[in-house]
Amino acid sequence: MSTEGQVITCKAAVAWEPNKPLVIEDVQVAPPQAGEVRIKILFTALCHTDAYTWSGKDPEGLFPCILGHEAAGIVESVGEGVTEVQPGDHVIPCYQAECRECKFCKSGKTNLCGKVRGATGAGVMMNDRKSRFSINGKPIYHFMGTSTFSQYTVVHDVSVAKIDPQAPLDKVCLLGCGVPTGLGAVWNTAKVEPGSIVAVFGLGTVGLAVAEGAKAAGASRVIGIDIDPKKFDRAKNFGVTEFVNPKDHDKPIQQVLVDLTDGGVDYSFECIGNVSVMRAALECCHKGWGTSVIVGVAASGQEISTRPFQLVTGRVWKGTAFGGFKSRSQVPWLVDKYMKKVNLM
Ligand SMILES: NC(=O)c1ccc[n+]([C@@H]2O[C@H](COP(=O)([O-])OP(=O)(O)OC[C@H]3O[C@@H](n4cnc5c(N)ncnc54)[C@H](O)[C@@H]3O)[C@@H](O)[C@H]2O)c1
Ligand SMILES: CCCCCCO
Ligand SMILES: [Zn+2]
Ligand SMILES: [Zn+2]
Repeated sequence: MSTEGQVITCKAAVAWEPNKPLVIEDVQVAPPQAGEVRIKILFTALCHTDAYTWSGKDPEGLFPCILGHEAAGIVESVGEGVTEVQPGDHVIPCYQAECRECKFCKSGKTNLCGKVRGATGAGVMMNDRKSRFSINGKPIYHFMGTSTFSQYTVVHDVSVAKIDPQAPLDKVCLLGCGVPTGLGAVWNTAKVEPGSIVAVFGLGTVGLAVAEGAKAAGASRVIGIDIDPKKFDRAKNFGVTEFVNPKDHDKPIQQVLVDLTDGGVDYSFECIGNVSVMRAALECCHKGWGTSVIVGVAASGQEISTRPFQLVTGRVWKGTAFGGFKSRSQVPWLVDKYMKKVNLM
């Protein structure tokens, strides 16, 4: 029986308060309004950004909310005016929208999009600035415009990537955040060339994807840095060629890396969210050309610092959101690359 136009009651993991266990609740999910899509979520993963917001350190973290932003599912129904997806389509919700009409989308210089960010940052939908989630009439905030820790969610149509229906949703759900972020940080943001020496700080999902992207880009060395030595074995499978644990050294980690690489690395990637490590990631780069990419999300209010001379002498400090990929256009491309099991470069 169709649920189109009906309120759906389903299970969701609700974050009632920061730092408190998520609670599986029966949640009401209202039908999609104009420009919105209701999705049956089949698989969702956990990214550190979910944990960051759950911790209460994220000022955009509004409670109670439904977290989750790395998922895959099937369109259940669409609101008025939605033309690019229809019920039954296999999709990946994208926290990084792509409207293709705003100043950002038209700039040709960024993958950021401004169309729905004001609403998603406030935990509501753009149409009426209200939530589609409620529990017995009490509104529950959206998160990052995705809220995938729920059996059903409602997202803006500009935040939905239609993908190959043959793609295994339990695998490609990871193309909702961490994997594209790491790959794109290497290919789009840094543009790592063959033969480069690369340092990856933090060997979680994002760092492992950076390592894989660097390997695919032909890096000669991929130095993995993590305080958890158990991370190295798995990291080798993703292209890390050597491992450094800062806890094994008395010297600052940037000095250790400069000594290991005859003056510094060509590219470094901070995949942790620690502003001290961000400084080390910059300062381990080679004078004259070394480029450091900040991927990690630091707690609100935290600031980075270094001596200006680090930049005056040629080092470049930049950052990335979703690896610079345009979501609706390029997530399907990534899924196709995965399906063809071809070299991702
Ligand atoms: N910019 C973006 O678009 C984007 C996208 C996804 C995730 N993120 C952010 O990227 C970061 C990584 O996400 P994740 O899901 O891979 O995290 P994760 O928790 O899975 O991995 C972090 C890794 O860093 C290691 N680590 C922690 N402190 C360290 C230190 N001082 N030195 C060295 N290693 C240390 C941990 O042992 C762990 O292996 C988070 O800050 C997340 O919010 C950003
Ligand atoms: C928009 C940059 C931060 C996104 C973090 C997703 O995990
Ligand atoms: Zn994420
Ligand atoms: Zn846009």
